[in-house]
Amino acid sequence: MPFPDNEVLDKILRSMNDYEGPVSQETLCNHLKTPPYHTIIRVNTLVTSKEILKDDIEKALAVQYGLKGVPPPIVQFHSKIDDILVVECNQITEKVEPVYPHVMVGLACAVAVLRGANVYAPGVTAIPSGVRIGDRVSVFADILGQCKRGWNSEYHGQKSFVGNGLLVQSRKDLFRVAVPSGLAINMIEPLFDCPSIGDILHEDAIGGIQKGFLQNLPSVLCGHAINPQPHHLVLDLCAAPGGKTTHIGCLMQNKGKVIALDKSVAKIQRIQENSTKLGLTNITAFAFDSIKAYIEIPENQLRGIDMVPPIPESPPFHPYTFDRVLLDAPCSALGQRPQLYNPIRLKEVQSFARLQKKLFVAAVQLLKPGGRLVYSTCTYNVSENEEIIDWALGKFPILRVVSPDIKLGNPGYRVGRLTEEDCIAMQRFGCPASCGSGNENSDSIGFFICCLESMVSKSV
Ligand SMILES: C[S@@+](CC[C@H](N)C(=O)[O-])C[C@H]1O[C@@H](n2cnc3c(N)ncnc32)[C@H](O)[C@@H]1O
Repeated sequence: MPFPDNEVLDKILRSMNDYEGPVSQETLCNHLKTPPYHTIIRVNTLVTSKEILKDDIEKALAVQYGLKGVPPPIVQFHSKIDDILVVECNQITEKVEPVYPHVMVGLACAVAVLRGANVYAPGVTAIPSGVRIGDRVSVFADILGQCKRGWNSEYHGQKSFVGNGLLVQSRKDLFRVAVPSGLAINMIEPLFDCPSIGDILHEDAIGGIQKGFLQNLPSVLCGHAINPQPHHLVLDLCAAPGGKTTHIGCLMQNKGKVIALDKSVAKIQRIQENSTKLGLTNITAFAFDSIKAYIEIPENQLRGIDMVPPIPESPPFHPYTFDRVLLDAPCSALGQRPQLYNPIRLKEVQSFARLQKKLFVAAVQLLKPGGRLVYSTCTYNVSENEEIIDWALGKFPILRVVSPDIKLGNPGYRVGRLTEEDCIAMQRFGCPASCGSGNENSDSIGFFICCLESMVSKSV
């Protein structure tokens, strides 16, 4: 069960059952424990075309699967999104069993393995002594993170099997240094046979610049919903690790300016790394609390201020500065897939709305009149999704919900003052009742997107 707190599960199920159709606890848990059936690759349109990348990926998959003696997964274009490739996840036909010595890996590493990655050295926690390079091992997620690093016999704590692999680094090499690096286990029999695209993109890079980027489908839609233009000034309020920021930078053809903020100093480096990996130079990232990202100006003075604010150097910014604002809010992340264990409690789930509202205020203050704001989360929780939009429409009469050009999700839930039209313009993803396995548009992570515009007027 991914959520040990039953109240969290009940909360998700209650709203799904009310708005999207019957979903049992078992269906939801199984859905969350499995990766989406399709892997999505966003094309780095700055350096390549979808045709060239498709060709590169197909050739590399032919080699990858040729070694396994099975046909490679199919790579396709998407019928509505022009800058992605869709790769099918080959379903496992034979049951993979944990019949080899048990190697423990961290939870994040295990989730990456379920989505097609190999195991890299920093993710390994324990290997029984006596296991040598070239031996087959069964890989387990350390569910509670309680296994001691370097543990040398079988671990008997809570664990979950993710597949079998070949050990390519010795126990000694992995645990003798504080920060080990490189490939540790080649996953030859993963539980779900998702293709190992991350490695292909890395090896296919030219001069260190990758031709593609792995991203969930709804996240790609956020970039398109923002609809940034090359001359725009765009603000991404919660940007790390920069998946959506780099997409925006790319859609702007590496022109204009994207300002990326994130509260976490450690994570800012990830935005910079991802920008460099894609050859983007129009992104500037700052470690900053976005709640304080705007200069507070009293209401009476706000009406008289210059409507063409100076080009910003660094936060905090002048009100009405940005053509586009993305608020990909910190949230309870209940929609993440695959999810093996999430210890979140109901109280914590309920705490996010307060933070989201404070960030929303900053987003509206900083948006130019006539500008566009996209609000998104990766949770099913209605209090962090439609209820936030309902609150925002009440607090800022200048805002209205608008329909994005590409709409693939289900409508939002009808709460508070939201009209049917508002709900149709919103997008919800990942409800198991409407997932239809095999459909790349619906079998995704749980996600919510709402696109808003501020009407042209001086007061916010
Ligand atoms: C959902 S993640 C963003 C993912 C990112 N947009 C992407 O696509 O790669 C939310 C981020 O909000 C950041 N965050 C949380 N509180 C914040 C605050 N007050 N100001 C700025 N960032 C914040 C977190 O550090 C986290 O990186």
